[in-house]
Amino acid sequence: MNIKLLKSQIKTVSSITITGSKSESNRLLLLQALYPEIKIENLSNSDDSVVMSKALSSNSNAVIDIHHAGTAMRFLTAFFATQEGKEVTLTGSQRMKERPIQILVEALNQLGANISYLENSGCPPLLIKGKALTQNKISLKANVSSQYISALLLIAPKLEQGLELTLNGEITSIPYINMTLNLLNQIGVETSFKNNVITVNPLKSVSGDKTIVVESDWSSASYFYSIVALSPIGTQVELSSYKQDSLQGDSVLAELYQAFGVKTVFKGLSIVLEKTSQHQPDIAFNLVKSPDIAQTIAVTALGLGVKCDLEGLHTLKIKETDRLVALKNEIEKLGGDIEVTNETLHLKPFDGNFKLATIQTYNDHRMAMAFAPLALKTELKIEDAMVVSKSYPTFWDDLKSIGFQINQ
Ligand SMILES: O=C(O)C1=C[C@@H](OP(=O)(O)O)[C@@H](O)[C@H](O)C1
Ligand SMILES: C=C(OP(=O)(O)O)C(=O)O
Repeated sequence: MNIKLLKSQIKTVSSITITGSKSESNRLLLLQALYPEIKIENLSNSDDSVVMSKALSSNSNAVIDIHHAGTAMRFLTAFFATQEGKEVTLTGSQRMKERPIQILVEALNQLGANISYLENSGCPPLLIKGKALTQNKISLKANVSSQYISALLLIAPKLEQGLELTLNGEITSIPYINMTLNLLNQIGVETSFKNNVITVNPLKSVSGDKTIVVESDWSSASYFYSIVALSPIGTQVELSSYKQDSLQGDSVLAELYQAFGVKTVFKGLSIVLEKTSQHQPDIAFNLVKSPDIAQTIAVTALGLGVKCDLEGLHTLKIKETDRLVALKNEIEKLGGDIEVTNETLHLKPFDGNFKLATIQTYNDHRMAMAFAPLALKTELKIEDAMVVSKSYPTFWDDLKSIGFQINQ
């Protein structure tokens, strides 16, 4: 379904409630499958969490299709590797079959798992024959995807002797590893993380009432930071439910968007975003800890005509699409001047003369959502708009509720 966004202006004051963090939810769904005593509140309503939940209750010999859900693919590979006597095929979209998983498969097989590739070596689909793992020490590269590490950590407390993980090289997306460790600690698992070595102690069962409330998704909040940044001074959007001691690395938005003139006030379980000043003329960020907001930031900079240099983007090539190439293609379509490498992005100041364009979304929810705020500057069409449901099914309804004019 393609949509047209007419040039819009949002209400001066509005509020939105955003669904639970997809990252926290998919971790907690796996932990709940291992420890049924866990209760979860404010679970994400994203496609990725729906497929995760369904997959966890699959029977033996099932063919499980997790579509585009990367954390589901990685986390479930580790989960089913340890389900003794259960054999499953884990598959996904055509793009998922191009997203590398070799580092995780090799680590699990070295621990004693039985996982094989059914099509291309190094990528899904996988044949997983569940068994008791016999080893408890492993080392793996940490600069490709933190999801491989989180997958191993999530199953670790159920291993006889727990797990000792040595991380080799630079650690990428580290807040997601810390999120995993924090959630393990919340259910009673003892862990340590020192000098690139992580240890996880065994935990047979979770005692007492362990209800965990999922914080709303900060990556989804980024689009409203962009909207406020592109709106007149005095515009306010209130989002819930968020907290200052967030587990999500994308909570860095509160700091980064000050450069775009957006102030964040924490008010109870809400955050109030307000456009309080003009933006800086020149933005330079390292996003190695928060890769999912790179598209949002680049497009905000385009909309404000700001020079923008981003680094730490080496993981973007293997996500839902090659996000660096996709950003270059679509920003150039609008008239922007952008250069990208395998790990950086450089946007020149834009004069604001937008070309009329249909934004292609490459099966990537974040392409659709990152470009939508530009409707505050120019009319634009978005192709395959419902791709947003991967993480934020109500995105277009929420934009309409604050004043965007959208034609289906
Ligand atoms: O662990 C997680 O929940 C995630 C980790 C990140 O992936 P990488 O570690 O591959 O950067 C991020 O891009 C993804 O949206 C969610
Ligand atoms: C990369 C993302 O998700 P995943 O890796 O889980 O597909 C994302 O949500 O931006």
